[in-house]
Amino acid sequence: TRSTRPQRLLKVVQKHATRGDPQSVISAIDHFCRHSEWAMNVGDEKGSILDSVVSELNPEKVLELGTYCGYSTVRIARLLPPGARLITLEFNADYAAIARQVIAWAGLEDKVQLVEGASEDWIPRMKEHFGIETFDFVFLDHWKDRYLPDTKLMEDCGLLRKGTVLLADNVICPGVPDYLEYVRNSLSYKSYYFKSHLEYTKAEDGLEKSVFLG
Ligand SMILES: O=C(CSCCNC(=O)c1cc(-c2ccc(F)cc2)cc(O)c1O)c1ccc(O)c(O)c1
Ligand SMILES: [Mg+2]
Repeated sequence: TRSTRPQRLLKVVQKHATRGDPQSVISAIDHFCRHSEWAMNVGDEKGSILDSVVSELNPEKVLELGTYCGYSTVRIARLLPPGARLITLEFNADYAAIARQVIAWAGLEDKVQLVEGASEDWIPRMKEHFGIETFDFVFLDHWKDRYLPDTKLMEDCGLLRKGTVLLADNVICPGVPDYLEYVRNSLSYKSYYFKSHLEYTKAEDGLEKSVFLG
């Protein structure tokens, strides 16, 4: 039977990227998605904005909601200082299986813990299961109707501290209107919009950076 898109992405990485070289993994995926087959990676343009936010923050504890094939996982983990940790949650077992191999090809498995399951099940267990106090940085890129409830859940579970940065993908396309309204109007957040484009296209999209004020 026909391969899946994630399987084709993994094959491209194994064929064109160098083991242990995260940048070559990123470039191989971007070239394939721009010239052969679109896929819902954050991509190179929004990825550069993601890079600058992570580099400025130098986070120790990172949570990613929505792994897909591990493209943004590799983008973030490659910038983390030694000892820093990234936990990434993926609901879809097929996506998770591919992402593990992409992350391993990049040589970043020591910095990354990929957890399979629903965000609403795992967020309440972060403290006791992973020994996490609070996160320094959260990248939201999973189901768009989960951004708001999961953000409220992270607040309620005490996983955010004064200065924690949330960065949300796709705030225009597909769009997360309820989340945007919340972070832009809540007194508990200072929010900024980074205008960009939907990965590998000319359609408008953007990233919303929201700093939790405690
Ligand atoms: O897909 C999911 C949910 S997680 C991925 C969320 N991400 C997106 O949906 C997403 C979508 C788009 C996008 C798609 C089509 C367009 F025309 C325009 C934009 C772009 C992004 O950057 C995204 O991140 C899933 C989970 C478990 C399962 O079992 C399962 O079958 C599927
Ligand atoms: Mg996305």
